[in-house]
Amino acid sequence: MSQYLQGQTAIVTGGMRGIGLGIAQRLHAAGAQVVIWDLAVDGWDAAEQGFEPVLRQSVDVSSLASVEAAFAHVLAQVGQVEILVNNAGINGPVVPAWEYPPAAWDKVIAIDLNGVFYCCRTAIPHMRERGYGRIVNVASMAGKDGVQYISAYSAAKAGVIAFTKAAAKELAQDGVLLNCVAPAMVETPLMAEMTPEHIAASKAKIPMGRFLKVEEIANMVSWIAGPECSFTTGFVFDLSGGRATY
Ligand SMILES: NC(=O)c1ccc[n+]([C@@H]2O[C@H](COP(=O)([O-])OP(=O)(O)OC[C@H]3O[C@@H](n4cnc5c(N)ncnc54)[C@H](O)[C@@H]3O)[C@@H](O)[C@H]2O)c1
Ligand SMILES: CC(C)C1=CC=C(C(=O)O)[C@@H](O)[C@H]1O
Repeated sequence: MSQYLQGQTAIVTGGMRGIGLGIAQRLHAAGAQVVIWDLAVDGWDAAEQGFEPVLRQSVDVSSLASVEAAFAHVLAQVGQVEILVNNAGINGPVVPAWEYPPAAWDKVIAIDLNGVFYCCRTAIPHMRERGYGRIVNVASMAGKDGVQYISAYSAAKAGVIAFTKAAAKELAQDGVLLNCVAPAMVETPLMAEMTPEHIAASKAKIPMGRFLKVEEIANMVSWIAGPECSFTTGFVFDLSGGRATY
């Protein structure tokens, strides 16, 4: 595989499993040294995962202090960061909006939206200083469509999309590009948190008639995170199998 990310450092949040792990593997295959941030980072099996991250750090993206401390450690150990993939996320309860428990709402927003803001807020000054950066935020088709019974998740992902567009404009002349991806459903532990009825309904909305694969997201993210993505910022790259209409 072409080593177009050789010499670059990529932080992937939520990189211990699922989509984040797939993205981390793909960025590594393209030559990047990868830093994994996740709540728990024990039990990494380099033989199984196919590579050894340059760092694995226990980070809670919903805590600004945790993110800032982890980023300072990355700079001290590795020196520079070119790529940030904000992938960590949770679903939360599957309930009607008017019954949504406020504490659960706050937690979903804290991780899925505030977490993206905290990581961007922390990494952007470093990237601006160096005149180069690629930030990829993992949103969801739920953030474009609004999906019933996951209103906090839908709202958080819509917020990620709007935040990406706003910050991208602010950074457009600084060499720091921010984009997001809006995937449809992928078979990961997160999907298993949905009800079988919702999973079936979501699949039925996809004209290609199948779920998205982790490798398909990882391939797209690795291009957006690379130098060939040079004139696109503030964009939402859909991975919807034909579902997206805007
Ligand atoms: N699976 C899907 O169908 C799907 C579709 C569209 C978008 N997404 C998005 O993709 C991303 C990854 O989803 P996934 O399906 O791989 O989920 P997953 O549950 O398999 O993995 C999520 C990872 O994020 C980590 N994480 C959770 N809270 C965290 C926190 N506070 N700080 C740091 N790490 C934290 C988890 O420990 C886990 O390793 C999420 O943002 C999700 O919303 C998923
Ligand atoms: C919660 C998560 C697995 C999820 C819910 C709904 C989706 C959809 O496309 O309707 C998915 O994209 C996914 O983010």
